[in-house]
Amino acid sequence: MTTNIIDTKDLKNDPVFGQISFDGHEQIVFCNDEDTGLKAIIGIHNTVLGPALGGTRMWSYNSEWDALNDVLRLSRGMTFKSAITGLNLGGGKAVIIGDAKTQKNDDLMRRFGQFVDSLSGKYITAEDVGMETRDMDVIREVTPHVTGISESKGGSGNPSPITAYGVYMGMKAAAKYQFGTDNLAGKKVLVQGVGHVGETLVKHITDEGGQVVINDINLPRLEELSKKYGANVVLGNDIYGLDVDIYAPCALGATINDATIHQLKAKVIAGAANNQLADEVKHGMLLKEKGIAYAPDFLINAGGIINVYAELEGYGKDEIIRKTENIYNTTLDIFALSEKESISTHRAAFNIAQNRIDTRKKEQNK
Ligand SMILES: NC(=O)c1ccc[n+]([C@@H]2O[C@H](COP(=O)([O-])OP(=O)(O)OC[C@H]3O[C@@H](n4cnc5c(N)ncnc54)[C@H](O)[C@@H]3O)[C@@H](O)[C@H]2O)c1
Repeated sequence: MTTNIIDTKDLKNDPVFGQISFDGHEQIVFCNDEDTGLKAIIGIHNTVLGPALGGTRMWSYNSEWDALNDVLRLSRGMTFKSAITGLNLGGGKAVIIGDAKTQKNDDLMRRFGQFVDSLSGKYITAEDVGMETRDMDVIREVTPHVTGISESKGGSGNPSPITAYGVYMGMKAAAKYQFGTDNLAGKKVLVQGVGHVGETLVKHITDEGGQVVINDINLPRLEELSKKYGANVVLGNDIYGLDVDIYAPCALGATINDATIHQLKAKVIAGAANNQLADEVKHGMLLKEKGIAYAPDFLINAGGIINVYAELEGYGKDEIIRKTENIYNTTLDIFALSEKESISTHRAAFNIAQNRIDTRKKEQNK
């Protein structure tokens, strides 16, 4: 195959180390296999606290730039998620470029698993968007460095119900801070994205007597869940100005941005999506100034990583639940710190996580 000669002036400057989201990554691995068509990127952000653990996402990215940027943002997020949760794990993530519905097959998964294996445990993979427990089982055939495998094969299974439980804990803590009670009965909650995590979250809220409004691009799913949980449905993208008490982003990242932030009527934001703030510094502070209690995403969606960490540490369901329930207390601590230091809740959570990493690094360098 011949390749056109690329004029480097047509490329963005410093495409890897110069990316804003690069932010100190230790290692980035580009995986290419012509036989299976695999194109993947593994991002290892930080391994000070332990091996970099984070899921693999399979997605039809518009460009390789988008894929690179996504893996960098996600793997960095994993570093802070594990650090704030008190786990001895670093941050990593992988993306496979392609359509999970039409391009995923077992050979592709095995080849990807071989790339993971070549890192000798520095990166440990798990499930993310576009992947399923079954895919982890296939990867397990070629590498031990995978979590989230089937319960029948000794794994912890689907992490989504635990993730949803952690988000629910974070939401209750944020409600306690904002409304003076953590009881969600009578509260109006907009859940954007009712997939694996969103559905279980809807169940927790409706079981407690909350009124849920659901939004998704999957119309049959909306119809099914509105019947199942008696939830109201809102269609389309124009949802940010809805008159609700709580907004739970459970679909995509960056939904809190310049275009949406001034429309928000919700007084609490607590959801599962990663990287909800398009600009962590600017939008984190704007939410604080607007009096919106934002429960940091990387703190309250840590249930999934707590669940897969059990596979490495060998603890059971009771300990998984205990650690996940602790998200409630940590969220309250974050609100207190944000108030005391006049910083955003995102910054407060980030600072605690960074301190833990810095302290461990100092110990290692002694
Ligand atoms: N599954 C986990 O354990 C876990 C852990 C941590 C974080 N997260 C994050 O939580 C989010 C949800 O995860 P999931 O496992 O439920 O994913 P999922 O793919 O099962 O569900 C996502 C849902 O969002 C919907 N959606 C996509 N684009 C949308 C849009 N523009 N507007 C409204 N709805 C849209 C999809 O149709 C789907 O129903 C993701 O951002 C994921 O990264 C998940």
